[in-house]
Amino acid sequence: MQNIALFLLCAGLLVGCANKPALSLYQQLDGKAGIAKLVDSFIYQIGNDEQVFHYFEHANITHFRDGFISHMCMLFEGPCEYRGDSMIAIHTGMNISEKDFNHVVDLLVNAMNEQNISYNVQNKILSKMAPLRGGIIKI
Ligand code: HEM
Repeated sequence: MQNIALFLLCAGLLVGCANKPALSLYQQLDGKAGIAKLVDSFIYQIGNDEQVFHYFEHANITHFRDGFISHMCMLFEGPCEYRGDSMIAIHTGMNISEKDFNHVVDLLVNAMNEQNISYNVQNKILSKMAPLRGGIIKI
């Protein structure tokens, strides 16, 4: 009888674990606070970069920060609604080259390293952002 109870307990634990929902990328980043820290590092990287800083020279950084945080939060399945303009609308007229786009991705990687984000999570972030590339460069 005791053995059966033990078996049922173990089976229950196994099923419980198997059904545990995977953490969203938002949760793996410690939610909005973690995203805000990442975006602050990213802004610092851009602010100290000679190659791409000129794009941001006249941007309102507080507005950019808020927009980038809520966009990331939405993209990573967090409880946020991004209310800014579309990626195409924002980046049209900037004529961002492929080289500069790749450079900004490198700056984001620097920021992720600075925030000690694991390579596994970094890869997930980059794969969520990569599909947006077509609506950002050369427009
Ligand atoms: C996947 C890559 C990128 C994403 C997801 C992205 C997303 C965004 C978002 C969410 C905003 C702020 C929207 C708002 O105002 O609410 C923004 C603004 C901006 N982005 Fe990007 N961006 C990307 C790549 C780039 C690159 C490569 C550059 C330049 C080299 C760039 C230049 C800018 C600038 C200058 C602004 C500020 C515009 C302004 O307020 O005047 N972005 N971007």
